[in-house]
Amino acid sequence: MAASVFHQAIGTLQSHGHFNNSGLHHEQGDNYMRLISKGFKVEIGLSKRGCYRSVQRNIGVVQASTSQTSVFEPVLSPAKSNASSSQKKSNEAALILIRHGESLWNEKNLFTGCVDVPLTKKGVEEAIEAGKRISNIPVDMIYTSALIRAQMTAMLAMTQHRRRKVPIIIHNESEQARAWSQVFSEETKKQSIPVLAAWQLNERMYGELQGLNKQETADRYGKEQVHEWRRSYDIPPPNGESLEMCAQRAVAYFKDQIEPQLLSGKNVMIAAHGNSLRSIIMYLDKLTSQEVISLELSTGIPMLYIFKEGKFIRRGSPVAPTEAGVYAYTRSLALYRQKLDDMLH
Ligand SMILES: O=C(O)[C@H](O)COP(=O)(O)O
Repeated sequence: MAASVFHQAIGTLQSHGHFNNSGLHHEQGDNYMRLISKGFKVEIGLSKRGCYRSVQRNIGVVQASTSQTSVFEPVLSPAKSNASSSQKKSNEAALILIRHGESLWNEKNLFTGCVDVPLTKKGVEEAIEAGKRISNIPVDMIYTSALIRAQMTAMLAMTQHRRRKVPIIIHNESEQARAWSQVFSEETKKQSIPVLAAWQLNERMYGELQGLNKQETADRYGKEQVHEWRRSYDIPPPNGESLEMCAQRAVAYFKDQIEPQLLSGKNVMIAAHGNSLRSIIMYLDKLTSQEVISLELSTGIPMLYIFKEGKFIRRGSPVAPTEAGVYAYTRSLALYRQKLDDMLH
């Protein structure tokens, strides 16, 4: 597999006229092949995470997928590329969204909303699997809701991250909490990731449906009525929040607190809920109140966005470690992955 992919990548690079065979040599390890020519390195890894490849030259990085090379980054002189890449760095950031893993009330098919229930064993496994999928994507800050199922998901996912930084929940609910949770080592702080829990990211409040069985509720009020309560934009459940009302707090928090972090180049992960995330995705993808009705989020499946020059570009769900796929989503992410590989090998 690696050989064919390897030659395919080379062929594609040659077709871009960005490659010459002079001084070409290659190294082969147990599960990787590396092709090196002047200023160029193509590596195919067959790690246990599946087949990955990174192609790097001192003036650009090729992004490739098992089917074809997708794009060759602008070719700049190293000096400029440093400046532009650092400038690009501040314009580009990764945003990961994860709906919590299955909760005990999801398992019982009960409306949960703002009731604070933990994950099931399956939900724990989903959170860990999600962590494997994002294990090569940089995370500088984590935001969760104030509910334990989202916080458990974030912490469990980060146990799989290859950078091994320590997520630390920030306690600033009182002056004493802030004072008693201080870290007095700059080096230790550098090895940690602040986690901010915000009630504004809580699941939509399901009002008088909370605790009711979804099927029984549909039997009682009718399937259409329950679908309307669950998925419409502006129709609230009895004494609960509509998606629009949920968006007023969740999207406002995202814009006020999270977007400035992305703008400064910080990579962010948000672990939240089916509906609070639907309201945020509606904003990111500019969905209409009609389009959002069909938006469904599975538990524990991470979604990646790239924030670049003030725009959000949806990049799908990072491949699972068992799937043969290529990691490189953008130049920065490919280089980050490369650094992790170099650091950990
Ligand atoms: O709050 C709940 O019950 C779930 O988290 C989401 O429920 P829904 O998919 O019915 O909106």
